[in-house]
Amino acid sequence: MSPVSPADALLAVRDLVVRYGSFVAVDHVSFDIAAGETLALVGPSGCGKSSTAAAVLQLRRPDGGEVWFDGRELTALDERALRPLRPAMQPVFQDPYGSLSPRCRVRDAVAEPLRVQGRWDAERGPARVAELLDLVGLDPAYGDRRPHELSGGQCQRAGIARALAGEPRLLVLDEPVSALDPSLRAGVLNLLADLQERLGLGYLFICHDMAVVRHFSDRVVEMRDGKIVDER
Ligand SMILES: Nc1ncnc2c1ncn2[C@@H]1O[C@H](COP(=O)(O)OP(=O)(O)OP(=O)(O)O)[C@@H](O)[C@H]1O
Repeated sequence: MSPVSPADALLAVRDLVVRYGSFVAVDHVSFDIAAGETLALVGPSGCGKSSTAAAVLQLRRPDGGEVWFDGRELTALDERALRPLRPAMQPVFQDPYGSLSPRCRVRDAVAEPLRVQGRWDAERGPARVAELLDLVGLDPAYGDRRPHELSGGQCQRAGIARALAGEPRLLVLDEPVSALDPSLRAGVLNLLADLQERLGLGYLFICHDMAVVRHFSDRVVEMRDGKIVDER
């Protein structure tokens, strides 16, 4: 059910527009996500799902519409005002190896958001990193490894630990298991479901596998040619 006001939702997207030159990739898209809820965004390749995700995260500033997150309208904020809000809305991308620097050990990759946010505590930081790795089902000993020394599933778990470091309230999951071996997908999806329950996270879940979508989502929004064509 839609909240009365966009300011009451965890995320409320209103009339979102993304253009590349004269091409309209996202055409007046609106939806809400509550805390603890998963909204799946589905549709054929090129229909505007990733552009919507990037505009929600303000990684690409939208060309129109509003993005309300936790009571704030993000498109009205400049980069400086957005910075402290960014840790609360985090992406998890398809390519598990792409979201971690290849030269960086896992523990440094997970610690980095804390350092960038000025929240790194030399005494308690290492224990916090170990706690985050444990939370995603990785033995903290994996902190010593580099991405190429992990399986795809382990690497995706490390990416999720990194996303959790800033204590987010919303994760934007852009095909988070599509690049994984089918045998590893259920483990990562179960982890995401468990984290949602424990932490009350909202998920914007982009996925083309309808069996996964049905199993994993509370609501589904279907896009075509930049527009929402169905909601269920
Ligand atoms: N940087 C860009 N410049 C120009 N056109 C772009 C750019 N990024 C995306 N597009 C176009 O915008 C449309 C929407 O792309 P988008 O990646 O958002 O779709 P998608 O639904 O996520 O597709 P996929 O499932 O293949 O990832 C496509 O036609 C794409 O070619």
